[in-house]
Amino acid sequence: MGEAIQDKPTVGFKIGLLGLGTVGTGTAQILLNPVQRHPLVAELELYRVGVRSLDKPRAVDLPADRFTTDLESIVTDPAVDIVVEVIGGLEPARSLMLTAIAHGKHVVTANKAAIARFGDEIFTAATEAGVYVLLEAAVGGGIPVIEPLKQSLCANRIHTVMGIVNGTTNYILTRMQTEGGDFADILADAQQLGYAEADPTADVDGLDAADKIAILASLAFGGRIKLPEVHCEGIRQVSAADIAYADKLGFVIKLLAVAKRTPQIAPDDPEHLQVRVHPTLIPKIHPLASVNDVNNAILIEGDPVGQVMFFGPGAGAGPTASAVVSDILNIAAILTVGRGSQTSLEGKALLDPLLACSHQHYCAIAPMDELITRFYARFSTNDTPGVIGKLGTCFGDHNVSLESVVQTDIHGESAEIVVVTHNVREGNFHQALAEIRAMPSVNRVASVLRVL
Ligand SMILES: NC(=O)C1=CN([C@@H]2O[C@H](COP(=O)(O)OP(=O)(O)OC[C@H]3O[C@@H](n4cnc5c(N)ncnc54)[C@H](O)[C@@H]3O)[C@@H](O)[C@H]2O)C=CC1
Ligand SMILES: N[C@@H](CC=O)C(=O)O
Repeated sequence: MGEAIQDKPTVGFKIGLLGLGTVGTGTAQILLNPVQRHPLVAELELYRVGVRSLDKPRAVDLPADRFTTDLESIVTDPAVDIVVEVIGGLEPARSLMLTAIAHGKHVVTANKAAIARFGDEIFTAATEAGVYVLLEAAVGGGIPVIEPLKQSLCANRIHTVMGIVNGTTNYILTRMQTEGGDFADILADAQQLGYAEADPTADVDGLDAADKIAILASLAFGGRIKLPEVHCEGIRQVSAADIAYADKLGFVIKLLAVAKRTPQIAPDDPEHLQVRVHPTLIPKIHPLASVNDVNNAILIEGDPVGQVMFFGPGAGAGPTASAVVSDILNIAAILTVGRGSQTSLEGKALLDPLLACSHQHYCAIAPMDELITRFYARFSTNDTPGVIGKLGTCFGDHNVSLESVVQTDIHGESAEIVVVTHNVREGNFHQALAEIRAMPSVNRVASVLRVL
């Protein structure tokens, strides 16, 4: 039996919040209204708030002297315990986080772009300084997935992390599927709802999802990921016609992010990962197919746990702030019980190894040509006898076997042919496609998408 716990004096943690946009405002609203939340929320003081303009009307009620446009003064303020970075972008976010760390402050961030690019530098600095950098909000908005990967699932050998990790594109694709609306109008709605990045090309072109899957892969597979090695395609090329064909064939189209160990043929084969983002035809019966609107879902497969899926709102002020504040509370909890002040024999602050990140090596990423996957392709061809046969022969010559071939939409002399392949080697499929493009009877390869 341990000693009886005495009445605990109020601890109180001072929060320096950088940015009061969508996520910053959601975070402030939780911190300023602790009723019926965990009692530790009441011990968090929103001490300083860094903003661009002092004149802008704000949705949070705080004394004017809490605001400053000098963000450097927050990250160097000796009174601040935890810096929350929600300004987004690469700079000055990176420098502000590094300065906060150098001044012994713990950092909570939602900034996947900065972490995916500068995680190495930021986590090395944090380990050296003995502080935590937590990022639950960076992936999946309100869905707890970072902490489960670090903690609850850490006994597993993870094989696959796969999911829908961008709320904006899922919102766009869902509305294109259900109401056939215009891409630009739907994107404007996603921006209005606070889902999209400051520059929404990061969402639409898959870059935001690539940042997120790189972060998830590094946690799942225990090594850093070089972002330029993540294969990334966005949703611009997904047309209403593809959505309609996919529907007829029993699929929905989603922007899928995948990180997977490639099978080792021999036990001493070097281990490679596939890390990729692309629009994908998902069978309607697959659990990810019914993840709609701004929701995200991440399916993790590990040994021995099997499959677990995390589902919930992937963007927006409230859900993202929920994740931000959970990180703040994790740090506050550690500091409350004094675990933040324990040191090693060399005098270095000891960090909880299940919460801190300390990967040293980079994972090897397999080339896309070696991927084994199914494909969907749509061809615009002349409606002449033998076209389907020529396509079939060309695919066969390259070891690409076809699961289905459908000829539809015959307009005068032209027709559309849609094929779905069996599992094939991606390199073989592209070789066949190059030959098909050169065929006189083929006007255009209208689209090529992978199939789960
Ligand atoms: N909006 C969402 O649903 C989610 C956003 N995130 C991430 O959270 C971060 C913040 O995103 P949002 O709140 O949506 O962006 P936002 O654009 O709504 O807010 C950012 C705020 O920071 C301010 N800011 C930017 N640079 C500044 C500077 N140098 N000095 C003072 N203020 C500055 C801007 O004026 C703005 O008010 C980003 O890293 C984003 O990727 C993560 C998950 C979900
Ligand atoms: N823009 C992002 C916001 C959350 O990370 C998204 O749409 O998912």
